[in-house]
Amino acid sequence: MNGKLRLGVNIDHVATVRNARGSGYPDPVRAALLAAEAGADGITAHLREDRRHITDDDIARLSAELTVPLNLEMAATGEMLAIALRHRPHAVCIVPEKREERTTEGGLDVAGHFDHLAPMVARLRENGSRVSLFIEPDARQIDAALRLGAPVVEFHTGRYCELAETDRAAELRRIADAAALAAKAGIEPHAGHGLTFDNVIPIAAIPQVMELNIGHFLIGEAIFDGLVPVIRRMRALMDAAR
Ligand SMILES: CC(=O)[C@@H](O)[C@H](O)COP(=O)(O)O
Ligand SMILES: NCC(=O)COP(=O)(O)O
Repeated sequence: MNGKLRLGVNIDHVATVRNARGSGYPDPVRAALLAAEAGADGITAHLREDRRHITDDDIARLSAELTVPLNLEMAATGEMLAIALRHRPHAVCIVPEKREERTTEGGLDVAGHFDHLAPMVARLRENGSRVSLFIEPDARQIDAALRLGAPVVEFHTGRYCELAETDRAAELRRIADAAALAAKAGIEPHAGHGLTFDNVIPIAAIPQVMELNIGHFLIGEAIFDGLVPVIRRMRALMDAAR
């Protein structure tokens, strides 16, 4: 597995700011179009069950207006499956979701929910979306993803990002080993959650990782420096790591 490391920009938290006031701005679709101009290879949006940030209308507009691939993150529910089947995004990343969580706390237990996920993955694939499973860097979960026929897994980097720089080596090794294992099995490894300018380089340097999805930090930094320069800087750090 080789090639340029892609950057997927997650625009969820543009919608968080919009929704704080119930206003029409800032518009996440405008942010997505600007992100693409700045060099994002794709756009990621998480339609949460509680619609706390991205809404159904945002997904409809992103589907209609984007010129780069859309990666729709969603929980494994019947409601979300119907939405994904209707819009047929380039990619669907199935993520675990708890109503009360502040953010996605861990990876999807693919092994534990195999029978629930199997028909969902099959229908999404038949419908033409590339299915990704957002998992912990764990051999048992990779094996389950392989048995499900998922072409992509995205490793949750939250644990790595929360550790102090001096304590990250073991978690980084776990992610690197998992990426190598997935790639060897023919699954394309992606990574994301909590990535920033300060912690992205070691993850971007893992040779098998093909895509990083980054959102919360980029949108926050954009308040100070603007979305385009911030995306360009992230892109440059990722490129420097390879
Ligand atoms: C699955 C994932 O990592 C992203 O969707 C990220 O969590 C942004 O959404 P939240 O901040 O709502 O969790
Ligand atoms: N799947 C991870 C993602 O889309 C972005 O996560 P974050 O950078 O907002 O933590």
